[in-house]
Amino acid sequence: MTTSDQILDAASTSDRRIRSFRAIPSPDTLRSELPLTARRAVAVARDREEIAEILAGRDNRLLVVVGPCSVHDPIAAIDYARRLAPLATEYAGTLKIVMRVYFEKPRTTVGWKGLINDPGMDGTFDVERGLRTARSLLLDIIDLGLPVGCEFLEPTSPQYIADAVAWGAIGARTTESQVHRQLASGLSMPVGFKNGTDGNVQVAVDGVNAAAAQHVFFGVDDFGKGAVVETAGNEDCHVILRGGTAGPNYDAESIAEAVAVIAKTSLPQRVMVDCSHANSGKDHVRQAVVAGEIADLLASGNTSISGVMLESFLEAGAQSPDAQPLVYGKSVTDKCMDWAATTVVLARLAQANRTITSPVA
Ligand SMILES: O=C[C@H](O)[C@H](O)COP(=O)(O)O
Ligand SMILES: C=C(OP(=O)(O)O)C(=O)O
Repeated sequence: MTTSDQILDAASTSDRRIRSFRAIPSPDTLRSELPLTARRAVAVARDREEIAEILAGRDNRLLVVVGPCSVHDPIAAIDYARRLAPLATEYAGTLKIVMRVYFEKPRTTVGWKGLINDPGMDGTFDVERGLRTARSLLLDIIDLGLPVGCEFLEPTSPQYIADAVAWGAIGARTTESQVHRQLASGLSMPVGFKNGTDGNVQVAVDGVNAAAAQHVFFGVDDFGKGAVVETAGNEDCHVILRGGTAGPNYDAESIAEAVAVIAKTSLPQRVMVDCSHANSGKDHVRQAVVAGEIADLLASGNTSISGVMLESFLEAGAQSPDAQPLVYGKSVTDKCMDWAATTVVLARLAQANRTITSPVA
């Protein structure tokens, strides 16, 4: 070893802040272990197609993405899905109900990052178990007849679960990220882009347009090997209004302003409204009020609203992920409406949209 080699070795510039690498199964391994199966694939493909038709305005039903802010307990999530599935069937003529099954949480600073990242919520970060639990839960929910919607946060996690997902989201904190726009350009389902946390709608419109384009970027293949990924572009993306630091943006005027921004592009002039987050001030009681106002807009003939998002679980409100014991069916991230409030809101949205008949129902 030369002196300069010794100096380099002692002061290696590589991985100075990496504490460890842990291997996980490849996407192909997990998908083989928990196969989608042809029957479920037919359901996912049909649901994606119906959602795309709604977003484009060719199907007059309202897309409703409803479910917990985050999944932390698969048993409670299935319990919720069992209650939601009959309502999805009952309202199928006016609402296309998708269960929100979010496994990856973007944080403002730090906090629990979701079931895939830390399924035990105990800092053990058993990502392999998280991926397996997440995939298995998605398959079980599809078997109940419900389409599922997920936010995609890690650039490679979709390869483990996306074949089972009918609708995807890019969150407010990542809507401006090139990595996430590239990711969406290769996803097989319609994807909603949230407006920025500051309320900026243009960044969501830019995200939708960027995702519609073809991209070439770094990734991993289905066998976990580094790869250059080339995508075809995703033409089924749309904007989600979630409010911002300056306040909500779900009122008729804000929706019209957002549509005016979209109108400068060739995208369908429609938006999904997130009744939670900055549109409700993260107040689950207020969320039902927001949904009611959206129902009124729909009933008055507003055609700019393609969908709504609702954060709902079995119990109202939220608890700390560190709570001992945890309350069953209660959110460990943002506050959710409880099941009773959710049924009222869904009935109201269905009633508001009833005058419109669906070609697909
Ligand atoms: O939807 C969930 C939260 O709003 C989002 O993950 C940010 O949460 P935080 O501000 O508590 O980190
Ligand atoms: C994190 C979420 O929302 P936003 O990106 O709008 O904050 C969410 O929907 O879970």
